[in-house]
Amino acid sequence: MEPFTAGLISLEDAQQKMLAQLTPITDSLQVSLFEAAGRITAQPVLSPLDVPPFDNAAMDGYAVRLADVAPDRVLSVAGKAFAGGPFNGEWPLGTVIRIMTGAPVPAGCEAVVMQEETEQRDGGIVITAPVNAGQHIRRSGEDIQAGKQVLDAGVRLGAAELPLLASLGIAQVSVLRKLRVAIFSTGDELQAVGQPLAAGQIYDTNRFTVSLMLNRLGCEVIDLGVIGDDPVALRQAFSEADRQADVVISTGGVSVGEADFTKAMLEELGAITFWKLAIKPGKPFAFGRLANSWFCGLPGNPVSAAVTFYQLVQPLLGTLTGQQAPLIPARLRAKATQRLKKSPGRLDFQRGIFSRGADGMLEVRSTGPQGSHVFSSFALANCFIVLERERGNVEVGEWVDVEPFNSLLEG
Ligand SMILES: Nc1nc2c(c(=O)[nH]1)N[C@H]1C(S)=C(S)[C@@H](COP(=O)(O)OP(=O)(O)OC[C@H]3O[C@@H](n4cnc5c(N)ncnc54)[C@H](O)[C@@H]3O)O[C@H]1N2
Ligand code: MOO
Repeated sequence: MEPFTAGLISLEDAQQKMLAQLTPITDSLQVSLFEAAGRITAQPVLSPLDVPPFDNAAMDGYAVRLADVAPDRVLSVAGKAFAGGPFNGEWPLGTVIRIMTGAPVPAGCEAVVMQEETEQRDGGIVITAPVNAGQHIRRSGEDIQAGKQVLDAGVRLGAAELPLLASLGIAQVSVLRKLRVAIFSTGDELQAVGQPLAAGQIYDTNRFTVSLMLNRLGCEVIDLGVIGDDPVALRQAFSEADRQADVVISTGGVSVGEADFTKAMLEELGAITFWKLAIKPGKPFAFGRLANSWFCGLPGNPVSAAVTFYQLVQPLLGTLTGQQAPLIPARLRAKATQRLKKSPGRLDFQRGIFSRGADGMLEVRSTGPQGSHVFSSFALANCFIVLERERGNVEVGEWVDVEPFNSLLEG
């Protein structure tokens, strides 16, 4: 008999096959900077200004002409320049201008001398340190020149990007429309949170996980609720979802049981690209195309649904919105401080806790039981421990790959 992992496709092949089919959306709209957090730029953003817009002082001190600088020479102070209050008067030779950080340097100024390198003497000041041409002057356009591209298209706007646009006086930005993602959970056993459980029922965790992650990724979520294990109801849900969304995500019913209809629905109403990956958890993940939308069938086990969303749906949504940031999470090496159980055959995403050890190197330990129904493992973890497909058990002190959680799984 063939091992039950034969014929499973690797995660890398699945990601490649999936991403190669996608074309990013292009519909865009203008939004104010105050509504732009989490949105994705539709076009490159160019600077309308030089930054800084004028030569200005980097220190509190004195604006000087180099010819006036000499040891022990007393220079009188001919005026003051403040940020927002430039010095526009006459600047006689042999004098200095008192200047504050951010103030425009007066015409003719060749250097700014910081206050700490001067002494007050005989009603004027004496410079006590050597002065270099241009010191402590921030030049106009030194950071950004007018017309320069400051952001690419496909950039998610957050706390690193929006203040930059604010500093350039950009009040409106062109962003992509939100992706519309329809979601439903499948299973006769599922009950909505807030309702009492009848015998044999469990709470629907996956719709909560998926909608939370979609919200974090800036998608518009169309929540179609829980659909029972009934082909008629499922066919209707698939069609309704496909009519409304760019991407349809279901959870459950994607394996081989007698109430697992997801794959058959995808084949009936669209076309399947792949099904069954060599990953643990998440093996029965299915991907394909419906009439108008892309379809992802996530496995029902809650850990499997979260892992496949993270590893496959996240890069899919990134590609559909033309994002440039790395879509496949980066990995680091860490030393296992515990034995980790692993059977060869599937790439394993165990949940772990990594930290810096006494020797300064990264180390990692397990969160405990790793079943695909043990969702509490996520709450304890800060990373995936990624164990290669053909690897067996990991012994204490062996090196392993870890993937620190990104903002999808952080609090
Ligand atoms: N004979 C085989 N059986 C199974 C295989 C296999 O290869 N051969 N694969 C196993 C693996 S691996 C997984 S993962 C599961 C996935 O199965 P399904 O996608 O069909 O999911 P269900 O059977 O509907 O449910 C599995 C499990 O998860 C619970 N569940 C489902 N939806 C939710 C939800 N929204 N919230 C919380 N929990 C949910 C469900 O009650 C089941 O306990 O199949 C294995 N079987
Ligand atoms: O792949 Mo399943 O997700 O191992 O439990």
